Amino acid sequence: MSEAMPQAAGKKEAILTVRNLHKIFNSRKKSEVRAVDDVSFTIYKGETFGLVGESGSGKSTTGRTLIKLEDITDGRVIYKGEDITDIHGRNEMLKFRKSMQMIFQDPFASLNPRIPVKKIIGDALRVHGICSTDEEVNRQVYEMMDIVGINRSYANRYPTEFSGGQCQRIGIARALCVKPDFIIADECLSALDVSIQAQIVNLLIQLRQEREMTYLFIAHDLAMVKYISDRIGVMKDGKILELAEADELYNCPLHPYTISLLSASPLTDLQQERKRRRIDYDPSIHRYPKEIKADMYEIGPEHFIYCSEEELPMYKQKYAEQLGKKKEINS
Ligand SMILES: Nc1ncnc2c1ncn2[C@@H]1O[C@H](COP(=O)(O)OP(=O)(O)OP(=O)(O)O)[C@@H](O)[C@H]1O
Repeated sequence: MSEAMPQAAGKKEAILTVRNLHKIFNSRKKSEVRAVDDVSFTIYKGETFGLVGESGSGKSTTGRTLIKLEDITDGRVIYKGEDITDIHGRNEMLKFRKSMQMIFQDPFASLNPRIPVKKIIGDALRVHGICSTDEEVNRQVYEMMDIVGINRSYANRYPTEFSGGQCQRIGIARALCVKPDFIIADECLSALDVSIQAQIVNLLIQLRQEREMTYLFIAHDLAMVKYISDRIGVMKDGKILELAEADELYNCPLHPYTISLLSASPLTDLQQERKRRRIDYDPSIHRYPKEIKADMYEIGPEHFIYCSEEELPMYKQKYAEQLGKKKEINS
């Protein structure tokens, strides 16, 4: 990680700082998989940080290591000023999980089909000591069902009796009922129809505003990530290749991989942009031979790029040119 990263993090209040995170899986088929390979970033309080990238790029593993569903191979994770990398004890974990919750990709698989909705949400309230009496649990369960838009009369139904969108709402209710400060939403829209996706995104935005939460929003759908995110990190092969404010990343993508990813998204203005700039993506460009030193560098305020030392001046120049063009257009 370059020197520039911690300085940028100092401007606003950091809620989560990830430093040189590595996650290696050792599987029998392949010798080892570097699912997360030296990833560093900071998430500020109250923002939505989007993580995008193609399948297998390491987005979910990043999310799962942060919430401690996977062990970290190397690196540090600082959450609300505390180093949580090595916490394991039951009480410590409960306290942590109360503050950080996850919404999962598959709304059906993430809910136990043999437990009715009322108990799914109620159990979360009990485990985290939010309510002490059955009366209070019931009251809060119904309140949560109202918030996520599930009819109270469905409280005794089982997950199998709901649609995908409704199950995702139940998953959101389960995550939110413990009043977390931080939510990791891992591809929580991908199993849903487009119209339902929009409803769930609007619900998440509304809840973030009402409850002052912070989101790590993991997704394939670039249009949706742009809509919800303040800043976005683009992942490929376990690395974040570019990280910038959402508008800047979309209007002024600099890394060839980001450009290729954006041109594949359904955003027509980006397709036009790619055409205009006549950029052809070289898929090998983000890989460097071992002898070349590559790192995350800050090329502009809050705009980071993974590149070699040699390429850094080129990216800085490109950034300045883009910024100049933007100013010209705006003036
Ligand atoms: N438990 C595991 N054991 C071995 N390899 C794993 C495991 N979990 C993930 N991987 C591998 O780690 C890499 C990153 O996977 P990950 O699921 O984090 O990617 P992703 O970007 O979230 O993809 P998707 O969008 O398809 O979920 C992949 O090569 C994957 O096969």
